[in-house]
Amino acid sequence: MSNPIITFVGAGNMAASLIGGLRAQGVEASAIRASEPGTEQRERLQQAHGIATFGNNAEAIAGADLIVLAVKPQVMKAVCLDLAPHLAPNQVIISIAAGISCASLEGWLGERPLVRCMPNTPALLRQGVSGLFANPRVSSAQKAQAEQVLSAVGLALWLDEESQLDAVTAVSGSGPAYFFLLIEAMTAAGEQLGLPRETAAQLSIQTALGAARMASESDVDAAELRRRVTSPNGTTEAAIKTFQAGGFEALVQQALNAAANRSAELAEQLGQ
Ligand SMILES: NC(=O)C1=CN([C@@H]2O[C@H](COP(=O)(O)OP(=O)(O)OC[C@H]3O[C@@H](n4cnc5c(N)ncnc54)[C@H](OP(=O)(O)O)[C@@H]3O)[C@@H](O)[C@H]2O)C=CC1
Ligand SMILES: O=C(O)[C@@H]1CCC=N1
Repeated sequence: MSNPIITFVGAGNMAASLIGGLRAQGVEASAIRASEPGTEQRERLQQAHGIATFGNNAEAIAGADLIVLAVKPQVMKAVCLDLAPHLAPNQVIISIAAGISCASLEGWLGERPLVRCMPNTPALLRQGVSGLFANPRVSSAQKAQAEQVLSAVGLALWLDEESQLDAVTAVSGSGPAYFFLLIEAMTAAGEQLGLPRETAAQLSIQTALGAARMASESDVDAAELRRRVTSPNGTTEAAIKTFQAGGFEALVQQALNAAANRSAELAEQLGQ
């Protein structure tokens, strides 16, 4: 398959992670463009990745095979209405915005090949994971191109139902922030227990990395790996009992419900 030309419309945090991951994977700078109002951000991207950047969205998408809409949900409607007259029929739109539905995007852009995707920022290190949903206008070759881009920066999983994207957003789109929060909290707790802050941070981060790699590479599930750390009547059991007494699992469920509900709410508020 030939390498598609990809234009990012909006090149903030998430697009910069995807661009960094694609470049690290060996995608040529000439195959990537970014359109972004911020002059400083444009210069940063040019310097870091050697890609062409534009201050004008219509110019940036001319001749692109894939157009990744990476603006905030709040500006998506205005961006789409501006882009619509400049789109060629065979260009595939990939929206990474939380909440914004295919129906809304089709309302603004016209009926066309659309992929909704929920990536996450570890894409920068090619350790991302994305949920993808394609509308029926996306051909199998176009689907393969979209998958080629997202699988270059991590795991790409196709979804059967568009509605599942709210759950993907709650689990993995927002998910890196939950793990960062746990690292922050463990670092603070380690410091409270008498460790230098830097040591507490190193212990917390390396433990997260090691645990994630074990969960990913082991042939047993996370529950069994946890049991293997938890000696009867030992230190881990004391900590886990404390988490459970504080309602840890219920709190995680509530937090993910809040994220998924917010995704549905954004669709409702901004989708018209
Ligand atoms: N951050 C994350 O972890 C993830 C984010 N997403 C989704 O990605 C999208 C972007 O989020 P994120 O990267 O965090 O947000 P950012 O605000 O970091 O990036 C959005 C960028 O779009 C630019 N922009 C604003 N208006 C326009 C316009 N009219 N044309 C072109 N570019 C414009 C902004 O410039 P300026 O700042 O100058 O306004 C900004 O640089 C959102 O829809 C979000 O739901 C999805 C998965 C994970
Ligand atoms: O917080 C947000 O709304 C975006 C979507 C997923 C991660 N960041």
